[in-house]
Amino acid sequence: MTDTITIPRPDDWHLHLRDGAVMEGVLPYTARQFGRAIIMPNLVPPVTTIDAAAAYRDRIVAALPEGAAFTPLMTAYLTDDTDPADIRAGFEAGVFTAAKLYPAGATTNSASGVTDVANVRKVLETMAEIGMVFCVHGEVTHADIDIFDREAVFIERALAPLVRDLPELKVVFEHITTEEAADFVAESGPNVAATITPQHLHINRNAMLVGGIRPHAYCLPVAKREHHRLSLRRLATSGNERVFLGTDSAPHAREAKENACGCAGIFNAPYALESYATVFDEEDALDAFEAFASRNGPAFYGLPVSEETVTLVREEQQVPATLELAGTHYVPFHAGETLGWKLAG
Ligand SMILES: NC(=O)N[C@@H](CC(=O)O)C(=O)O
Ligand SMILES: [Zn+2]
Ligand SMILES: [Zn+2]
Repeated sequence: MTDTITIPRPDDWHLHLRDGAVMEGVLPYTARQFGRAIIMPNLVPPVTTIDAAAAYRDRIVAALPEGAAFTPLMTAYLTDDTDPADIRAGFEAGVFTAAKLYPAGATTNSASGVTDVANVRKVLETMAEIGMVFCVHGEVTHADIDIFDREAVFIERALAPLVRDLPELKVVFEHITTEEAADFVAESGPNVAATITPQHLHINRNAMLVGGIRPHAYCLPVAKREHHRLSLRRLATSGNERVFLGTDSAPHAREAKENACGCAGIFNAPYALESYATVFDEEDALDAFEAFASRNGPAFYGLPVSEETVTLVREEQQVPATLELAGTHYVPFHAGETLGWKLAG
């Protein structure tokens, strides 16, 4: 039985750090495990310009714990008015690593998002031309579409046509949650990749709704039926080089989650690597973990694999019920549970 895993320092290809005191509170959890992270731009106001992204990056670097070797990879928040020239300039200046599409109204701080993918067609053509990665929250937002169907409908109505029209565009289908998305990615060409969160590998929708309503299991896209979860686990552990680690760690204060209208998001950064290692261990696929966590993401983004390493040991640890930060409490994923893996050092 494998009791230690030593891999190149992984990266988190989908991370919400927020800003100010919350960012200072959550950043150390990520910097302890990951060398780089794609920093999502859905702040208030959203990070839509080169200057805003550069300033945000500088705030993150300034907040890093002493001696932490962590590189934030910044993204542009696309809107209906995004100018292709700005995206090109930001990418060529090395400020934007990618651009993120939030369908307007789809999730946290997405009100300024894109109302129709057609509105950013010129931006996407520019991104395809310069080789800039397009990250997408893949859900439709029409009121008549059931929330459990929004990702599958997005593939049909928006993503599949886009990939057909712009096969040279490098697309990361973020936080996939369905068998349809897993199949779409598996059947797509070399320019379509996906991130998968730890929660969507661990829970199905029962975790949110059976025996009481559990707001800390609620995120978007919402957790689906069991067969979807199993298809994600199969894809994550399959060795497919276009699937990689993206936690979608999305911190919201306990009072914002335990609420009549609770925020969407699961704060999984504190125990992310241990959470993923548990899944690969359960699937008897620890040999596939290094590619998923440390190699596939850099390869897709055209970045080097880390020269540093991290080690996980098979050792139990208790996950606390809450973590105090920014003057209040945040509930981590796996709160109150015992995990069977521990990050050494
Ligand atoms: N995933 C979530 O449920 N929420 C994310 C936004 C997102 O990734 O959709 C957040 O920023 O809170
Ligand atoms: Zn999202
Ligand atoms: Zn996200």
